[in-house]
Amino acid sequence: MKNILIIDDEREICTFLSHLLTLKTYHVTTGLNGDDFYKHIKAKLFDLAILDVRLPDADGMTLLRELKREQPSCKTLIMTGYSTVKTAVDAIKSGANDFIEKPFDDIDKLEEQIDGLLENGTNQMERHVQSIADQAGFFLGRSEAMRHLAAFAYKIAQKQLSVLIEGETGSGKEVLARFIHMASHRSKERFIGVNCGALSEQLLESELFGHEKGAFTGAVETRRGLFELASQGTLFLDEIAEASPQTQVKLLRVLEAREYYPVGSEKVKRTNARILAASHKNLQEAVKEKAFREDLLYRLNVVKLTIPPLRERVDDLEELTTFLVSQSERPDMTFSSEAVSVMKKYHWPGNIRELSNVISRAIALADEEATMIPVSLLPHTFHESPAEKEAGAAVEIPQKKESSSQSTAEFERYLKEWTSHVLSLWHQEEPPPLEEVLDKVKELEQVTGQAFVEKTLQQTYGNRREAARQLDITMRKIRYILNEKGTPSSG
Ligand SMILES: Nc1ncnc2c1ncn2[C@@H]1O[C@H](COP(=O)(O)OP(=O)(O)OP(=O)(O)O)[C@@H](O)[C@H]1O
Repeated sequence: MKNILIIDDEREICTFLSHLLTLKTYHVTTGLNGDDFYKHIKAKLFDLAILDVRLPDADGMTLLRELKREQPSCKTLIMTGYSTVKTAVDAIKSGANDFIEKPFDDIDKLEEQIDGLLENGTNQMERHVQSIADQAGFFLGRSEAMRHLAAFAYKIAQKQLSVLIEGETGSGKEVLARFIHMASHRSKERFIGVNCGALSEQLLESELFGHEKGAFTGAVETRRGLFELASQGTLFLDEIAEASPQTQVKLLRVLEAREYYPVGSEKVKRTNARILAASHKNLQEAVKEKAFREDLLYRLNVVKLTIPPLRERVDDLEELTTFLVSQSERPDMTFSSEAVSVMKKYHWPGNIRELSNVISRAIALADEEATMIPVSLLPHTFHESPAEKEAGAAVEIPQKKESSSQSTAEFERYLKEWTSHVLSLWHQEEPPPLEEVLDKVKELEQVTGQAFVEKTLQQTYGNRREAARQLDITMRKIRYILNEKGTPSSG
């Protein structure tokens, strides 16, 4: 018979749970405080402990640690009220198996949860995590940090909580968000991602909240927003730090009250979409810099997942490389051990996206018959001494064989054509309309801007922030130059 320990200072909860679980033939012991807890765990081995996070003489986290030490195989279910959800989430991070919110409004679910914990071994959960990760194309690796992160994300996926994902650029924030969606009860519904940094303020608001016909120039018909389209599913807000102050206010309202107004409408709408947000910026820092609302961070921060950068999990690099190669056009290729050892020493500022680019490049450069990728096919920055790197030697462009020379050739061709066109106007006997000439000059400005932005983006592995820094312009200006709307002056 399975032994269950229940610790809660509310006597009625103990009585209720004791009655419910005894009927299911479990053997139940109850206690009202920390003293009772210590007394019971010294006296008997338990299969499951159901602990309140807040007790008059002890806190749940301390009890959890003590239990893990004294009885490592005992499962733990944390009980929490609305105001202590964050503590319960922290408890899961520290190894509790699950949590349940009080008051219990779904007794069947509670029974299911308890039966599940008692029946399923940890291995079963690990297998489930792995199978969802496989479906999501999410490579977990062996590193303790990633395994722990995935197990935590899996447990949290089942709850109706918003999640904030932090991690460097290219570290897999979107892949993790998809994993959470697929591990949740919403997996059959839609997963919709939107990059808050890639759209102008007006466009982002109308994407998210929808708009009424005539709300602004170009709003020729009423349009549903993503909060409506993802209402039963998951909405992934990437680069949330880029949302304007006005959009942040609207997002806060959605998180607090699940309500919003479409642009130009006075009719409030409700959404049930689960919100997952991501940022490569540390939002705590952004709050200090007054660039992000503290109350919004507070709402998002209930569950925070931080993906470690690739350089901190080099032990996984070889296996991850094999995984990414297996998904490429040449799944039979392998990297030589010398190449792998050079890759392990590299610092991977662009993380897994950069690794994926390096792999594509090496495969494109390799001979058709070759199956082994030698170290010489790695970008030259990989072979530099630390001193050379420090001196800021040029970064190799991790693209397919011809792409950088191709774009240079295209740009040169354009400049020649442009010059010959303008010179032909110059040599005309009749002066041409000046507007025509000036339009050509504007076109030159636009094409040149795009060429420089695209070249820099290749060099930064698609990292727009870094490209903006190198070019000394704003991210918004990059979007403008790339014709992604927005105005060049607005930040
Ligand atoms: N754990 C992983 N397993 C497999 N592929 C991954 C993993 N993490 C990242 N990738 C791959 O790396 C690339 C970048 O991943 P993703 O877009 O999720 O990163 P990100 O952190 O959201 O990037 P950004 O900061 O630019 O938004 C994608 O091609 C993705 O498939």
